[in-house]
Amino acid sequence: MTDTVSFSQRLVKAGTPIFNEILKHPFVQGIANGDLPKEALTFYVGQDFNYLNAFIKVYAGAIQKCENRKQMSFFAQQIGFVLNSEIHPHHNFCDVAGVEYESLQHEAQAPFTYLYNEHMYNAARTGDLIDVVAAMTPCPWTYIEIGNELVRQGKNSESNVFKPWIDFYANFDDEDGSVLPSMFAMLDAEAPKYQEEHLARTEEIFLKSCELEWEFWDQAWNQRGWRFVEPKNTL
Ligand SMILES: Cc1ncc(CN)c(N)n1
Repeated sequence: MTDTVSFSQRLVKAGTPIFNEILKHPFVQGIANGDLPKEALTFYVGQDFNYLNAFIKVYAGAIQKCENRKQMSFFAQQIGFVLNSEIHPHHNFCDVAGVEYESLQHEAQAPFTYLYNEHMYNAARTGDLIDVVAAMTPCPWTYIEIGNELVRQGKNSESNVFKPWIDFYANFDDEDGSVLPSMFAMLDAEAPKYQEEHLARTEEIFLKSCELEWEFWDQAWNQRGWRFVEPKNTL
């Protein structure tokens, strides 16, 4: 019997139980219900600013692994998108929290921001293109799914203060040149070049990023910092 499941479908299937936990997380439920503590919102934005800086650098790392201009152009375009457009959901959180965005752009990395960033850097340093893309895909995948699911549930009503955040991620693919289909297509184009042993490692990279997505929400919900170390700000 021929296997008709693509590699990206395999990753999504494997990651879905973690995604379902993300959807249930109190931070994500707080977005759905328009009710989150100011401390959780500001902690999240401070850490996410740092995370997205790392994400831009990992895109640059992915460019080094590209074999053609089409792939390079995709990653270059995505860097522009993170720099210029992904500031909008941060502004939504800052507006609700009543703080200036600029005041949250100098936070030191909390433990799971560090772990997630280093996980992606490691994939970019030691992996092939398929591994870097696998490390990065849970970022758009989980957020787009959250946005779509909350719209399906009618949570983006005018009365929800987080409507701009929900609408942004639900419309993510329309606005940004289809980041997720492009990443899935790249994974599927690269996968046939590898034996199962490598693909199983790639799947683990993807799943670790999914788990770190959950941890990232949880870290902000609990404002979890380092226990003994006082970290300095790093871009
Ligand atoms: C941690 C995290 N993951 C995903 C996204 C959506 N790009 C984000 N802004 N931050």
